[in-house]
Amino acid sequence: MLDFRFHMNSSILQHINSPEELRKLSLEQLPKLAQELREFIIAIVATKEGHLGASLGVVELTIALHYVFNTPIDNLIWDVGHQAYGHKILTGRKEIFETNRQLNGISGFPKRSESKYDTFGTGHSSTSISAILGMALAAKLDGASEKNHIAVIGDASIASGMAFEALNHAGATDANILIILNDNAIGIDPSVGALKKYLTNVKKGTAKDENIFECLNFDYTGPIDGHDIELVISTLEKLKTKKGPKLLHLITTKGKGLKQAEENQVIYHAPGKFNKETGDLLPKSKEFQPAKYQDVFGHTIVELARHNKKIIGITPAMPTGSSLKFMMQEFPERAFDVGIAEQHAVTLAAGMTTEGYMPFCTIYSTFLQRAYDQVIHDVAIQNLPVIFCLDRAGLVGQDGATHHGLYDIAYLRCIPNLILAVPMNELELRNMMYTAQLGLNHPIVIRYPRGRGVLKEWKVPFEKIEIGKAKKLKNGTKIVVLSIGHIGNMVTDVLHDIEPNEKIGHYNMRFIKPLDSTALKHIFDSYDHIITIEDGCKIGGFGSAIVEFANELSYHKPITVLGIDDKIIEHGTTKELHQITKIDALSFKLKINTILNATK
Ligand SMILES: Cc1ncc(C[n+]2csc(CCOP(=O)(O)OP(=O)(O)O)c2C)c(N)n1
Ligand SMILES: CC(=O)[C@@H](O)[C@H](O)COP(=O)(O)O
Ligand SMILES: [Mg+2]
Repeated sequence: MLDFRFHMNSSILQHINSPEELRKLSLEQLPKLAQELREFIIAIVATKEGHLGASLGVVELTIALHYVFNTPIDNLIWDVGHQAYGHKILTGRKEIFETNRQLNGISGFPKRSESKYDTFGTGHSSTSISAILGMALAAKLDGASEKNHIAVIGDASIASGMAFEALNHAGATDANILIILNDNAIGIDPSVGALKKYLTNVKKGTAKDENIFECLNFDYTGPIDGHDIELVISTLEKLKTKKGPKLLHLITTKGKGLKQAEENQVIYHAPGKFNKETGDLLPKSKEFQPAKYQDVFGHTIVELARHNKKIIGITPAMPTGSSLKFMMQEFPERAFDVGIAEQHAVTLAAGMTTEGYMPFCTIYSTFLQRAYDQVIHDVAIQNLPVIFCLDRAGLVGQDGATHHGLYDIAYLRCIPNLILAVPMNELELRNMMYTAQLGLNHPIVIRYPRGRGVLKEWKVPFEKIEIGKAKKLKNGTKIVVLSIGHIGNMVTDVLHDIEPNEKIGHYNMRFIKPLDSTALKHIFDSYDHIITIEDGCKIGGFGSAIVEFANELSYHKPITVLGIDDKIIEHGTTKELHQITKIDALSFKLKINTILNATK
């Protein structure tokens, strides 16, 4: 257990505001600096939340990299970037680190606009080798052969297709790059797959054949203990003098230095608030809270799978986050964590449908972006009935710009054959899942947000939902609100409170594709002003679909489209971000009142 007291009198960290200052320290001072850096990260993440285990695991590596290399002249990229807290603290952001992931504060991931030391923005995994190779090849073209180029990538992230594409390219070049494989044998959940087995064998010295990285033409060093700071430094010094593609295999412990984080690496990946003295998680509120959509998904798929033997669950590396873990526990042979491999997950599901299975492929909205071609080429063109459960749709909060699920409606709506369903609450999610596994002739995407629903009871008997059928929630005379998904609950609450509200109708549209054209014709015939609201980008989104519908049928009524404007939305709580993007209750109420006054 760490001694959590800050050693203010003799603190080394308090004097380090840049790598130049770090490089003036003696080797002997570095272990103490490592301990202080850990304590600093723990103290802030305990109250401000964020990713913990990954940064604790690379404290020695972070110090060593900035000690040995001439950052930021030498380029350093952190894959995913969730492990870069130590890097941020040592590169001039110590004083503002408490703003990490907060509105208007620093980002939880490396960000080019934030610091010259953040040479490449990350958030999605497995991009670092391509990016560093790009930089190295560019430097070569510029004749800057003295520059070093380093990418740090985890054992789960290096197994992804994109990382392998880059290794394949890099190995055929003489680019001066150093890939540091930070092997802690876990992703968010335990790492999976044959490569994990291979890396385990390398560590035990029982790998059968040649070294895979050497076969790819990398100069391989390792495995070495990534917490032995002197060893890491001396190894980096040696590698610095070598040219061409190199790979250093480091063995580290995720959560290093905090007992609970080492012992419970999945929870302490991003533990929420905890006691910085003891490391214990803060007790959960005992007040009733609605279920998370993820848990509704996770428990419902198990319930359905008990009766329908054809149901399969697939997740690319997010069994805990998506709650597919429940199915993995009950039906391990029918639930697959395929690792960080979104493209593969989609096409794997497509393959299963050809043999009569019903794969539920659960993917975060932001990560499905990586498998766009597979959705079109392997699923939609062949009209294969994959059931996509699209998690974390909408604004996700503090992970920020790289993780918001804002584009899926726009990028999916244009694909033929695809049904696009958006439940307003837990019950609708459950019933959409039930309906999908009854057998559809098309692929379907069921889109839901990060976080909790609204209901007390949702484990009630299943009911089939008619595909493409909207639901009228409230009659009106002049203005109608067409909502899609969870945001419809906010609309219901606001309309309930507005006085007088007889003029305002409300429909929960439920399907973006196919649209309920019967309901829409009635709506356009009956109301003077149509308002659409969604938690996605306005361009190409649900509102656009309604505008297109009106245009095609030559309805000339005012349509107000509410959603996310054409700009990047950064990090903050989802509440704050809804306010900023004006899809929160107050902004919506103001909008309604303005339109009401104008239509008197
Ligand atoms: C394309 C993509 N898919 C999924 C994720 C979610 N994710 C973030 S970190 C992580 C695990 C990374 O594991 P590893 O590379 O071993 O790094 P570690 O956390 O162990 O340091 C995953 C799956 C992501 N960021 N990007
Ligand atoms: C770094 C990363 O991509 C994940 O750890 C992500 O932050 C998980 O998000 P959720 O907390 O929504 O599962
Ligand atoms: Mg790992």
